[in-house]
Amino acid sequence: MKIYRSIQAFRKEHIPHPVITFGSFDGVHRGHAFIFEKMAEYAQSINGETIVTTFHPHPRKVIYPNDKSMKLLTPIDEKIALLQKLNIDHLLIIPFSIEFSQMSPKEYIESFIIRYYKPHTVMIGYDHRFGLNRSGDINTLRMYQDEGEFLVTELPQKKIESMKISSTRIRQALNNKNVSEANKLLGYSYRLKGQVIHGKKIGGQIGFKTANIAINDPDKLIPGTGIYAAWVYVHGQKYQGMLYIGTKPSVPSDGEIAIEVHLFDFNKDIYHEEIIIELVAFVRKDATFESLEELTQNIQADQEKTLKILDGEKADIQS
Ligand SMILES: Cc1cc2nc3c(=O)[nH]c(=O)nc-3n(C[C@H](O)[C@H](O)[C@H](O)COP(=O)(O)O)c2cc1C
Ligand SMILES: Nc1ncnc2c1ncn2[C@@H]1O[C@H](COP(=O)(O)OP(=O)(O)OP(=O)(O)O)[C@@H](O)[C@H]1O
Repeated sequence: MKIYRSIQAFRKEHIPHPVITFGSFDGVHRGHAFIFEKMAEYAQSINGETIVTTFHPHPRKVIYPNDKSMKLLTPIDEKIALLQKLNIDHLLIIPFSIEFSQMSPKEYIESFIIRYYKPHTVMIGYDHRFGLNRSGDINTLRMYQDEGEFLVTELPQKKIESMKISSTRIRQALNNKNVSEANKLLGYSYRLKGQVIHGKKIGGQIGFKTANIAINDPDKLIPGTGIYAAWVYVHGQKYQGMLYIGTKPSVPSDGEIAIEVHLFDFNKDIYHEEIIIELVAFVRKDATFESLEELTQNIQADQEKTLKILDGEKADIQS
């Protein structure tokens, strides 16, 4: 997959029979993967190449800069890494701006799509919208087919177990701690990447050391508070773990959301290392306990449940 970070870089390319699509593609979920698969099949049949265009920063971040509640499933680097795996020939990342967002659908089609891509075919999902106030849709594109000498193909909505797949729905599922649903719709396990930082060192006292994680991207969506079964990658090595997300109401704390993970069968110093946590399933809600003993007993119970979940996953993979 060739990556271009501006339209200028992309213009120099001569791409045969471009088959193109556009979108935010936050999460690169199974609905998105379905589109890329159909594009690749079709491009092959006409000796063409696929071009996926996405926008950075995410359009909603640019249009509503004060809305800090809008979080993303995939910051740009994660999005690129996921797209790399999906048989796409060219990825164009358009720097999104207010100016870009002001284009009417007509301008968008004429001075952007036709001018820069000269597409053979535009393939988009059933509900795609573009241009100022999202007022352009597949019918608008169809009106320009003759003028622009391109074809328009509408792709049907892909569902999983009769569930609608959308980035919005996956964000909601994660906010509601429904990791299983989110993972099903994503087609992979939702992950958090971050650096191990120093905590309050209480973990050692209660027999459960935790790696405290700082997530570098402020826009990354952190799932709802609670305890989760997780796989943890340290230096490429995979460990079983239990993840805690919460304000630690049982111990003296600053009230900030902490992200900590206890790794099973692990006793190394990993301060400042980068680790990846793959969420598997929700175990229980965050709770306030009266004593460290009670907290410890509950974490022991979490351990049992978590190991059962993760051992079950291993068995699934082997069978
Ligand atoms: C599996 C697990 C479950 C936890 N559950 C709770 C909880 O219900 N309530 C709470 O206040 N803290 C909970 N914690 C957080 C502990 O309070 C925290 O790990 C401990 O205070 C150590 O913090 P430190 O790493 O800053 O030393 C949990 C931690 C883990 C690993
Ligand atoms: N489940 C799906 N099946 C088929 N196409 C889809 C599906 N979900 C999204 N698309 C299409 O993928 C393209 C990019 O979608 P985009 O990322 O903007 O939307 P989304 O995943 O529905 O996110 P949001 O929930 O934020 O609207 C669009 O053409 C859209 O119609």
